[in-house]
Amino acid sequence: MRIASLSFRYGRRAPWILSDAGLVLDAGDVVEVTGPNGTGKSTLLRLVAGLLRPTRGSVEDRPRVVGYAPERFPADQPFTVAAYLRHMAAVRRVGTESIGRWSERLGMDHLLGQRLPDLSKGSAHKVGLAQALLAEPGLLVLDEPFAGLDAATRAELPRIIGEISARGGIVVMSDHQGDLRSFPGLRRCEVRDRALRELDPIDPIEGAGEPALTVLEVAVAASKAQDLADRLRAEGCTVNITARATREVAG
Ligand SMILES: Nc1ncnc2c1ncn2[C@@H]1O[C@H](COP(=O)(O)OP(=O)(O)OP(=O)(O)O)[C@@H](O)[C@H]1O
Repeated sequence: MRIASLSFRYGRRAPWILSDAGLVLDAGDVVEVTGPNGTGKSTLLRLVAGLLRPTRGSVEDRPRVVGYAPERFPADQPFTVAAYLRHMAAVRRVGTESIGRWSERLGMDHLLGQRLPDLSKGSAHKVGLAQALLAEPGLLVLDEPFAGLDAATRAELPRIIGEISARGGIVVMSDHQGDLRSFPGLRRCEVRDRALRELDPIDPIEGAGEPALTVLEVAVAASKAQDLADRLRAEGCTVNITARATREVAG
């Protein structure tokens, strides 16, 4: 997918938000969009998702199936969560079984019977994520996906993003809190002064944000190692997995 000479403003007399932005995204890329408040991150994400039309330039070769989760899910709709997701599944032409799969992974089974306007902010946010994931997107665009999520879902989301990337999907997201900083191969771009600039990849240790580091040695059943490693990586830790033949653990 290619963002080519893209410029955007919200109206004829409105200020330019982006000017001549360019970026090439390959299959499997996971891209974090950063930048100061109000510089145009959400605008760029909506342009990438195809929800806004560029004033000039284009977004080329966008994958056919796009999932987009906004920063604030519009919950003022007169449906239950289940009815809303069934509707979205029908629009996307996917079976309703995907609703059960995603509601379980996002820890929101208990929300299915609730009305959208009655949801808490964090719960509404999960519904926004679920609808974006329903149709196995080739391009997943997430605006501050970690905001307001509980710990279990925060740990699950990098795994979901990793799976989409592993099957060749592109993920573009803003992530103010830096939850994905230790994601392997993460690309980072900054929106500032109307320009889109690619940043150097972050050092995972620097990304953890701690000047002093402590190395823990943890022994865990082999069957649980990957799951624990994923959760620790989601917390910003650097994790090395070493197999031991013996069950003896010194100390
Ligand atoms: N629908 C709109 N109509 C007119 N101007 C808008 C619209 N949406 C956003 N803007 C303006 O465009 C600029 C960029 O907004 P945008 O929400 O893309 O920034 P952002 O970097 O995502 O902000 P934040 O970090 O606060 O989430 C801001 O000046 C904003 O006021």
